[in-house]
Amino acid sequence: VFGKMQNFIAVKDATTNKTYMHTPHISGGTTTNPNIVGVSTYDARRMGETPFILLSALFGFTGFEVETGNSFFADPAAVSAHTNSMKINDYFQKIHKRNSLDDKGMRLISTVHIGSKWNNAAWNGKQMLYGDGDGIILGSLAGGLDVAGHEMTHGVIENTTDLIYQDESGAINESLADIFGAYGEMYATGTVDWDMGEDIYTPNIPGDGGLRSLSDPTSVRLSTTYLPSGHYPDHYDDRYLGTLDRGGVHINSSINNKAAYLITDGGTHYGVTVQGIGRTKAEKIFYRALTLYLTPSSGFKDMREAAIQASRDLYKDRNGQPSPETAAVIAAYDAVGVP
Ligand SMILES: CCC(=O)Oc1c(C)cccc1C(=O)O
Ligand SMILES: [Ca+2]
Ligand SMILES: [Zn+2]
Repeated sequence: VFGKMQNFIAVKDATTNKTYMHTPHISGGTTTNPNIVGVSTYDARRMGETPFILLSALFGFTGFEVETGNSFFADPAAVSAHTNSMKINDYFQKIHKRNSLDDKGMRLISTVHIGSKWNNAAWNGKQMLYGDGDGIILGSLAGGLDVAGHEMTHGVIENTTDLIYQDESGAINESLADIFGAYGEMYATGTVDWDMGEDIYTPNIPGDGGLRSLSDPTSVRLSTTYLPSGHYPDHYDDRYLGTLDRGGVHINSSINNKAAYLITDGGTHYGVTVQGIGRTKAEKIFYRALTLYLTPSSGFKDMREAAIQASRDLYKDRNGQPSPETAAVIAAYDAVGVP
């Protein structure tokens, strides 16, 4: 053990003789059989994202060894990535009884300082990756708890329905990553927050929201990454039908995000009123829909049907009438124009 801060330890892995930041995190499970999920964080030392992703895919490369002594622990990006992955893991363990991203207790691996001014975070099929941001549009992305939730949900999706990352199924993939990123953050912080990435978005401009808004998608301009102009859509009739962004996966996700917001908090949208049912019910409906009813090619209509079926399973109809929970799901998808 090279150093100890809070419950972080840097360990020398006897087999690989590598040192990295590792925590045997006890989370969920039962008193007699706690789930111990390994959490490990590495430093890419600004290696480019392309070579990193290639080396990761070819050789399982995870980054460079952690600095021994205290310098590593002083690295806010590393500490944030590490603690955020534990918090989101706790959310899936406690709320959804899921033992890590694969439900088999897989190690949670993060690598920070990927690339140079990289305004991205990603799930590369094996682990979470975080850029440092350019300091203007984005700050260090590891600083966003909802960002970690988003990336880790990509891991959950890949280990469950594995929604095809293109067009409508890709938008549902992206939306569920935002939805569970938001739910996970709200669970961990205990505060209501429907913005994505607000903690890392435009670090020099306080209070200007995040990359996306689930409560009011159209309040956020589409960044130049996707379209030169316009706002995120909040109705199916306004969906993006072009080829940018793999068919708008980060654009049309906002339509389903709005539905999730309405189901949770309620509201009137394009004249349709939804009675919210709260996060603790809404998150169960979406998790059941994801793990039981969606398929890799599921689009918006399938998402609507999956959420209604999941709700019917959890909150039974009464004398032929939908429960308030199912009524909220139906009204929310009507409100965003998903038939
Ligand atoms: C909220 C997390 C997020 O959106 O991460 C991405 C960023 C910042 C850029 C490009 C792709 C992603 C992603 O994970 O989809
Ligand atoms: Ca947030
Ligand atoms: Zn994503």
